[in-house]
Amino acid sequence: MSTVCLIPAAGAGTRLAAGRPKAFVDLVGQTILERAVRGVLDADVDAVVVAVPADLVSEAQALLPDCHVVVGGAERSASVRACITAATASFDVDVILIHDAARALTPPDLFRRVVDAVRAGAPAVIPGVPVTDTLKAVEPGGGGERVVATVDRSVLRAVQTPQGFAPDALARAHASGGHATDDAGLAEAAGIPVTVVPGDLMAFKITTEWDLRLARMLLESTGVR
Ligand SMILES: Nc1ccn([C@@H]2O[C@H](COP(=O)(O)OP(=O)(O)OP(=O)(O)O)[C@@H](O)[C@H]2O)c(=O)n1
Ligand SMILES: C[C@](O)(CO)[C@H](O)COP(=O)(O)O
Repeated sequence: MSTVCLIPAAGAGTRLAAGRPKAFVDLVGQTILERAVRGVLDADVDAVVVAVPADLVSEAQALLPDCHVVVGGAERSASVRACITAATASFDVDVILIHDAARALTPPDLFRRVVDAVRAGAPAVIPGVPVTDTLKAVEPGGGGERVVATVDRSVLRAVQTPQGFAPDALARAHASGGHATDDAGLAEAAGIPVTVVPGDLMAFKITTEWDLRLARMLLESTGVR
């Protein structure tokens, strides 16, 4: 039995606005996607399936000779389903990880923490970090927005990837063909219990130009090649 990691990397990167799909943007001499895959392989994952935009399949295959590359979909959940189809046809797996290419600096320990929790019996496992800002619920008003309430942040977690699943739980989660911002959202909707393990600040998602600058500075400050 083995651990397979599915990497949705078919997004446009609209909020980054870097002139090409986000996973193919340079991050200190390698693409964001190559750095993400490198992190996955450093974590002793047995196989990697990557979903990319249709016109970038050849480029991805050339960059990632050790990965299985498939065409992604219009939504993140559709890209994940394309990876699931390829993975279940090709590999005998007991843990499936799903990891955003955009979380390119995720440390190997976080992958191991998620895999260990799935192997210990949790059907769905996600990393989460505490929220550090004070949070307000708002509504339109006063020519802008007005505060309705201060939210109790002690019960909130900012959720990351990799998210880990027992294969049957992931199949049930995606059986609806629905869409959610993460795979745990589909699992919750299917009535599957979701366990949270401690996340890692280095697993932040490169979403905006600010995040890309931060990722570049972090890599350059550690002398990583
Ligand atoms: N149709 C899509 C949309 C997103 N993703 C992937 O899902 C991950 C998380 O998505 P996000 O960071 O929001 O990326 P984008 O959708 O590219 O960003 P944006 O919303 O700014 O366009 C990324 O690795 C992205 O490539 C994907 O595989 N297929
Ligand atoms: C999957 C995810 O990265 C977990 O934090 C996140 O939900 C992606 O959301 P986005 O709306 O595509 O940024």
